[in-house]
Amino acid sequence: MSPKPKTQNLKSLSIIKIGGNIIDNPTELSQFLSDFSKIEGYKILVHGGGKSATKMAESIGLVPQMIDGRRITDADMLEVVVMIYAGQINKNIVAQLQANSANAMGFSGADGNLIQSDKRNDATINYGFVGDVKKVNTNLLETLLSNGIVPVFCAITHDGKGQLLNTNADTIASELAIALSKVFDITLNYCFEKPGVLYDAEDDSSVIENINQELYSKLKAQKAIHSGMIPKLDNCFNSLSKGVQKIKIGHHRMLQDARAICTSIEL
Ligand SMILES: Nc1ncnc2c1ncn2[C@@H]1O[C@H](COP(=O)(O)OP(=O)(O)O)[C@@H](O)[C@H]1O
Ligand SMILES: CC(=O)N[C@@H](CCC(=O)OP(=O)(O)O)C(=O)O
Repeated sequence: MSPKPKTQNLKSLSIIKIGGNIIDNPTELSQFLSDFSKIEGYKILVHGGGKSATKMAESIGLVPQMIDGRRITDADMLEVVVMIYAGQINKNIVAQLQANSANAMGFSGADGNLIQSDKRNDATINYGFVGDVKKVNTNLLETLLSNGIVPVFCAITHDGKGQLLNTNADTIASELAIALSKVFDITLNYCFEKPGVLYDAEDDSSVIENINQELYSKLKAQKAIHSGMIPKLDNCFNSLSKGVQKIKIGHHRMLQDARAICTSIEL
């Protein structure tokens, strides 16, 4: 299904997602947050932190397990990810954005009922306390944005019945983009440590400038695209099919340099 052409003049909103490798590198994170702060107009930041959660879990004797880029989250792992994502990483990022003059406010999906999800019910794999997004509170987000707030989301959602759930941060960015595309003209950027989606994950000079579903399926079957890049691209194609029109994956230098090489996603 191709996205509906936009007929109204919608306000622009940038949704930017950063992952664990940037978060774990203080110099890169600081440079990213400085670039992010300079984006004009409405903006939302979504952060992961999977790398830090894995380190913390291992340090207390848990054995992290990922399937296709998604974490199996039992009760002990849920405690770790809530502490790391909604606590340490989220508050550190909010403080640094404040220092960059962006009036950031940190949220999990439970805060203001901003993102509700359903516990994943998979017939073959028990993911544990992992949530699939069901509903985004777009009214509250519009109010926050129009009052100059920069929302900063971590990868924790809730089920509306008191249960926190772990939700892949790429999925959070994509679901926010889909929900808000009814009221904003969305640019969705996934920033990570590499310059884009690569033909060879070990060769930074092999950036794919445009990727569609056909090329994605081919490279996934060849295992040239694997691990965390799988949910990232699945989320991109899902967003495109549901009305989000501009999606890029690349290094955060693309935020301030329109000529920086990166990957554009097409249906
Ligand atoms: N073809 C590919 N091009 C680029 N990265 C790839 C590719 N295939 C797998 N990857 C891996 O995907 C990772 C990005 O996914 P992930 O770790 O989930 O990102 P994030 O840093 O946003 O959390 C990269 O660090 C890289 O190791
Ligand atoms: C269910 C699930 O997989 N949740 C992710 C959430 C964090 C995340 O997505 O972090 P990155 O963006 O740094 O990979 C996890 O716990 O790893």
